[in-house]
Order: sequence, then C-alpha cells, then structure tokens
Amino acid sequence: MAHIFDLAPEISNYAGGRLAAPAKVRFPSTPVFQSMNKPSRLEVDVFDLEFSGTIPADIDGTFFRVQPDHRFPPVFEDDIHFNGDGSVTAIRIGGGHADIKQRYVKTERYRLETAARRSLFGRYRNPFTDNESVKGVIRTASNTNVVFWRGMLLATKEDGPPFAMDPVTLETVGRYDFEGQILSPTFTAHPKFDPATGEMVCFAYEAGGDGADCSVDVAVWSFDADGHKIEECWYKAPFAGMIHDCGISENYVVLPLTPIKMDLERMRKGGNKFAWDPNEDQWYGLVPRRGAKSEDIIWFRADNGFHGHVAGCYELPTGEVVFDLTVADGNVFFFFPPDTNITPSDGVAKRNKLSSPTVRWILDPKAKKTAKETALGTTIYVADERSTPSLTWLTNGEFSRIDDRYVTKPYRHFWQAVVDPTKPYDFAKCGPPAGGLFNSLGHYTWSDDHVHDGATSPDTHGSQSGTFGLEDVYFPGPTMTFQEPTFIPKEGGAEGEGYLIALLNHLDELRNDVVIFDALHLRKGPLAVIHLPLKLKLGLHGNWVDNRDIEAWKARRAADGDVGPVQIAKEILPWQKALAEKNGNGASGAMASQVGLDQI
Ligand SMILES: C=Cc1ccc(O)c(OC)c1
Ligand SMILES: [Fe+2]
Repeated sequence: MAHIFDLAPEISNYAGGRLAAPAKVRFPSTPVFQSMNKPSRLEVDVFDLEFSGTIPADIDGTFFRVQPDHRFPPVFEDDIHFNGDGSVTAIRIGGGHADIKQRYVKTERYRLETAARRSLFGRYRNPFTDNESVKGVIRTASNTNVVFWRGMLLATKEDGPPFAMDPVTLETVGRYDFEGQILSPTFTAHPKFDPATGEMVCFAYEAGGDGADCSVDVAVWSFDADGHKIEECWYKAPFAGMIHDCGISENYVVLPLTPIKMDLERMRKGGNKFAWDPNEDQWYGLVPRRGAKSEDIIWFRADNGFHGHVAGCYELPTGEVVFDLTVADGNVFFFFPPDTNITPSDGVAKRNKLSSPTVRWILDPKAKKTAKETALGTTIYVADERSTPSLTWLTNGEFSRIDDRYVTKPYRHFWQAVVDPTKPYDFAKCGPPAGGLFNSLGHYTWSDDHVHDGATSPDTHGSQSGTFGLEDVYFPGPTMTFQEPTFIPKEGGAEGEGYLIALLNHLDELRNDVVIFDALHLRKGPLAVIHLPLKLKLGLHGNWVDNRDIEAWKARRAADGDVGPVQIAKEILPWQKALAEKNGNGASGAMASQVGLDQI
C-alpha cells in the first residue's frame, strides 16, 4: 500500500536553495529541521502536568527558557537553527505541581511574517538577503535568552534590542528600550545581575551603526535596581567578531571575543554573517565597571579557541580577575566555516569531535599594555604578555551555570550539560544527536585550592590540565540528552543548596521531560521527572524566577502600583531614523508601522 504522502507528490519550495513560490508550507528536509529540531510551532497551555517522583514542596516559581522555532519555511533552504523565531516556555512549579505555557515572542519580524504568511527575513543576521518590504525593520528573532528584570521578562538575541513579555501570561508587551535609555541597535543575550547591588550589567557589540554593518563598537552599561542607567562606556574591539557571554566581578567586566569574524562583502554577496578564523587569537576585553573611559579597555590575547559560556568571575585579594568559562579547541559553529577568501580551510572540525574544557584565566588590570593600531585604523590597548590558561579542567561540557547568588564572588560549584563519549548511545533508535551529544549533567565542585575566598592562595600562572575538584555526573541512558541546566536556590541555603532543573530530550520518542535534581547530588538521579506531552525544540538559555518576585512586581507594575506598567519603546531607533532620512522620508510601510505595531 502506498504511504499516504506518496499520494501527494512532493514539490520542493526551493529553487537553487532559495524559497521560490511559497504556495505551501513545507520545511526543508535538512538536519536543521529534523529529529528534536523538527519545527513544532506550538503555543501551548497544559495545566497540571503528569510527573514521576516528587516535586519538592519548597519550589515555588517559574522556569523560563527560550528556543528558536522557525514559524515558516526559511528563505534559504540551508538555514540554521539560530535563525528560528523565539518561542518562550514557562514551567510554573508550585505546591508540588507543574504547568506549562509556551508563546512566541511577538517581534516585529513575527508580526510582519504573520501578515505575509511567509518568511521575509533571509539569512542569520544578514539583511542583504531580506525581502525588500522589510528593509529598515528590526529583524531580531529574540531567541537566545529570557531574563527577568524589574517585573518583565526580556526576550533577547544579541543582534537586536530586547522584547518585553508579561511573565505570567507570556504576552509580548513590545520592544523595550529601557525607557529610552538604550538606543543601540543591538543588546546582549547575557546581561548579568549583581546580587549585592541589584544592578544589571549589560553590553552590546556590533553596536555602532545599524546593528548589521560589522562595526567594531562595543557598549557596556550598568543599570541600578531602580532601572536608572548609571554607567555607559563605548569601546573598540580589535576586529568584528562575536562577543556572546560576559563575566562580572565586583569591579570589572570581562568580554570574551571569539574568532568568528563578520565580513560586509561576504554578507553583501548573500553569504554568512560569520566565518571561523582558525588563525586568529581568542581575545578578552577587561573593563572597569565604574567610571570607565573608552581607553580603559585592556585586550588580552591567547591562542585560538572557541568560547562557550561563563561559569564564575571574581577578583583575587591581589586585584587580578579570575574568569572561568568553557573554551573549545575548534569551530563549535560548524555552520560558519572559514571563508576561503580570507583563511585557508581548517578542515571544518565537527562539533562532537571537539574538546570543551573549563578554562580559568587570570587577568591583571595592572598588566603592561601597548597601544596598537587595528586594521580598521582604531587604537586599542593590548596586554604585552600573551595569556595562557591558569588551569584547564577537562569537564567536556557546555552551558555552565552557577548559583547566581555568587555572581561576582568566589564560588565553589558549577553545573554543565556534559558530553561523555564513554557512555553508550543508541544510534539505531535516535539517529545523530541533534544539538550535540550532551548525554549527561555534571556538577563540579572546585577544591579548596581553587576557590580563593580569602582562605586560600591563588593559582599560579602555570598552565595545568586535569581535574581540579569533585565531579558528580549523571547519565540517564542511551536515548537521552540534556539542554542547559538552571539552578534553583533554596531559601537561606549555602552556595549550591537547592535544585537543578533542566530539559531532557528523548531522542527516540521525540518528546521532552523536565527533570529536577538535588543540585549537590546529581548522581542520585532526579527527584522529579515532569512528563511533557509534546516535543519542544532545542533551546538556548533559561532562568529561574521565584514566585514572590513575580507577584511583588505584578503589584508594582499594576496601573496603581508604585512603578506602573512597562513602558515600551515610543520611537523607532536612531539607525532607522537615519535610514528613513537617507531615503528621503524613505520609511518603508513596514518601518513606519512599527511604532503602532498592534495595527498589523
Ligand atoms: C551561543 C549561542 C548563540 C549565539 C548567537 C546567537 O544568535 C544564537 O542564537 C540562538 C545563539
Ligand atoms: Fe549563550
């Protein structure tokens, strides 16, 4: 008997790799859109989810996370996961029960593509590949992180401004410009929150022009707990690369600059935003958090590597800054291979072959430095001495998380999604592991020699490699992988006391669970497994928000509350105004409509 799809002959939407006539909705049959990453496009509400084990009674809050989930077949058949529309999941846990809510971030891109019933925005961060009708529109998909700030949930992606959502309903309120205090075209997906002061420290790169012009301008800001911008300083990077995550200590910000490089010529020709440069160093920009001037940034350089996410960052009694993050030894973003016009091919390392240890850098704000002219003619200050890792812990994981109450402080515990290649993997049932073989969750405890909380002396600058503390790793079985874990603190608990929450991917069933562990004892297995009746996508980042914070801010944000409702951006951004002027009124219909987006 014929398979039912055989009755309807397959006609590709793509001619020469480009979306041709979007007569029907059919996604490309590339690995990007298969297995766990098959588009799901669901907005869901399920009340009182099924679970096994016991959901600890003292957990009361919401686990927010975001995933890219393309709403329409992409303009380019070879599109990448990172170009999918942001879809936010909220797992509300309380009273020993759990509910799920999921909503798309209603970005400007979302609204225009909905109206057109098709993709209008082309390649990842390449506006030259967009439909003419959306020139000048903020093109971010808000798909990388969701953070709670002053009663709103900010959905972020580093190529554009944040969009504010209601943390209870997940309705999108609108583009948030911090009440007019941030008008840059871009904004990081990894702002950091100082638990001692309540400040948000945030940054943007490719921030000088329209956010897609490969500018080397980097901005760093601080906001106080009342939402006032209290610091702003602009810097120049040595080249137009990616600065994805950051670290903050009490007095410094560390900006890791990864050697994947933008190129405007390549973009104009319809090519990739980034290309891996195997011959470029990895760089670290060190800037003071307070009272900084543009010339205060010190750039430290070290041998080539690919930055993952930051665990801890803090200062030693001697004033140096400890900065811990995963660094892979090759191109993690295999979809941004080297540009053979710029660098010879390095053979394009494959994700699962890379090693990704946790690396500790010790950066000295008093380092001897020399002014250097970059290829673009700007002056930067580069540390005279090349940096080498102070230690390399062979954790082989990614998505480092800590107990966020220890941001800026010496810390003892961190968690990661871990690749353990010694464990079995059921390839026959699961196929290739979409998103990477993160088959384990790891909890790492620095030994006393490596905590530096005043009781111990710092590491030397010698480069050591191996194990630097306790490893507590849980492997669930050969058909499962994990997404990024998030720490839930126990009230009044010591560092690390609390729970670890993460999404578990069932690669054989194409379904997800939410797992909750005792954060200090992963090896014992989960305390609770919440069974979702659906398949999510592979997400990026998430955060835990205590319900008391949500409730308190709900009251403050009420019409009669002391803060009042969230104020979204009232005007288009400066780069959009400049474009409109250049085009002589020039605002396309799409752009002009952005202020009153609800009309669409
Ligand atoms: C490292 C993750 C990462 C970096 C840049 C991105 O645009 C992104 O989109 C989902 C993800
Ligand atoms: Fe990230």
